[in-house]
Amino acid sequence: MTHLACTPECYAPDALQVQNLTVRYGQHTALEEANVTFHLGELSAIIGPNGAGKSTLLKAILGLTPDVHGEVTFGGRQDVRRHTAYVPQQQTLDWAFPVTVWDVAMMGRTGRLGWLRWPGRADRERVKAALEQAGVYDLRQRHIGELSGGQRQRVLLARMLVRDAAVLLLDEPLTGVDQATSAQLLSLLRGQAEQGRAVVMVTHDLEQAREWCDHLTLINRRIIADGTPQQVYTPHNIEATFSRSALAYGHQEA
Ligand SMILES: Nc1ncnc2c1ncn2[C@@H]1O[C@H](COP(=O)(O)OP(=O)(O)OP(=O)(O)O)[C@@H](O)[C@H]1O
Repeated sequence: MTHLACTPECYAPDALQVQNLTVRYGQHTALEEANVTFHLGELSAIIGPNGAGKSTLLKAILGLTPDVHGEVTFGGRQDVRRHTAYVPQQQTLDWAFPVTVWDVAMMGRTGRLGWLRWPGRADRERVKAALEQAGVYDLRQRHIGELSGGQRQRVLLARMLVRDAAVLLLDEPLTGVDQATSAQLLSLLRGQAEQGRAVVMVTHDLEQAREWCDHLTLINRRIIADGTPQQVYTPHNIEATFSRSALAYGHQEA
């Protein structure tokens, strides 16, 4: 990653800040000159059509994309990953892997467990609390391959919760879940934001995002619009994001 010159004054304290981020896969530019700030205490949604670069943005924040230019900081520091828990798209994971719901949630503690240290009582209590919060404690002994889509999503959220991270990044956490579950998961995520975390989710559901989120980022290879739902949710911005021409003529508007 290229580090651009940025004075300490231009860093947003206690925020996840993306500056001039460009991501390429070979000849293809998936994301161009993206600038966006995700604040602690806010639930944010990244919205755009298929192939718009939403997952790429999350992966680039985590340093998981190979060809990246720009800068990502949390609280002015570049050790973003240390403060972040990530929930990838459900279908990118191997659900046939022979582990239980409990094991998956405990994996969220792995970073906190020292070398050759077995989970202690505090780890087990944290996992129990997270599974309860996500509504899957009763399923803790089930093999993950036996779970429904909604149950899997809850298990991934539990794994995220046990990390106690300041920044939560979720890639389409509401895909494939019914309306009631979706509302419960959104409520859980809102709670996490209200506890002071920066919660950022990729979603295709613009109406739901408008209703639940403090901050919306419309994206189509570039950031099309970024701000409060009131600022962002305009016919012009929606058209610019979801029309085909936006891919060729992305522009930025507050
Ligand atoms: N590993 C990769 N190698 C090559 N191209 C990729 C790779 N990952 C993504 N892309 C391309 O980059 C662009 C952005 O992909 P990305 O997955 O970020 O989009 P998205 O907005 O998350 O889409 P969706 O809503 O369909 O999940 C797409 O054109 C995609 O084909």
